[in-house]
Amino acid sequence: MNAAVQLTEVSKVYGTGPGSVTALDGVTHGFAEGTFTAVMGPSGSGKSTLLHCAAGLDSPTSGDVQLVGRSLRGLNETALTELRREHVAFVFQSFNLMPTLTVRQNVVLPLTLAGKSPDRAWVSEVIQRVGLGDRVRHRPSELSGGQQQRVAIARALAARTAITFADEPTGALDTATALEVLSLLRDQSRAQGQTIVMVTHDPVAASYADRVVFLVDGRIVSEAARPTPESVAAQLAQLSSRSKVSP
Ligand SMILES: Nc1ncnc2c1ncn2[C@@H]1O[C@H](COP(=O)(O)OP(=O)(O)OP(=O)(O)O)[C@@H](O)[C@H]1O
Repeated sequence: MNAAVQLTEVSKVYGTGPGSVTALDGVTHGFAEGTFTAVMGPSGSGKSTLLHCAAGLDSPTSGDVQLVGRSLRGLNETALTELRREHVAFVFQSFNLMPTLTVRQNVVLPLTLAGKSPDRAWVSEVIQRVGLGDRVRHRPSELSGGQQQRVAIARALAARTAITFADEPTGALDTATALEVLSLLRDQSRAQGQTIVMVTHDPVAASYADRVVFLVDGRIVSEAARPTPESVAAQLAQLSSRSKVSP
């Protein structure tokens, strides 16, 4: 199976000299096309840094990242933006919604920016499925944090890009909505062949993924296929005791 996202010997060091922090330490990993992977690990283990480097939002100090077979090394900001617009969707903790646009306008914005015409029926369906069918004309300031997160998720699903990167996508949601959103992400990968890379602290969220990769101190230390909440929680407890960062 081809990798939709391939990291090769990726390191990221913040700062220089004695106070520098090695957030990623020689990570080599391929996220295969059509798979849903959860990235887990203790606080400070490098999960968000991995996601940002994998998505081309941050550049590694060394090593290479390939998205849909294209190396990001040497791409200028314009080329990177175009590559991301075409192939990548994001669901991040800070929802990055446009405050002046309605729910529906926010959901279709990436498509419009990429010069594509939205599939209206599909857009309506994803807005319904995230539970915002009665909020389409609202603006982000008129929504709760959880509802704003659902707009961000609908936006990622509507775009039907090859890859979605999600950082704690269910962190702000109540349990029922979180499970609905996780099911949507899983369906998206199974039915649409989308590659999903999701950072989460939650073993239940991770159990919706096909695989879990565990980071400790900037390195991938283990992987698990067909995770269950119990197996993930047990593995995390074991890893936390190995981390330099976590108490
Ligand atoms: N911009 C930055 N400048 C300096 N150090 C940073 C920066 N961003 C992250 N770090 C450091 O890099 C390491 C990894 O951070 P990262 O945010 O990737 O961890 P994480 O696993 O996502 O943590 P959490 O679970 O707490 O969100 C941490 O030690 C963090 O303090």
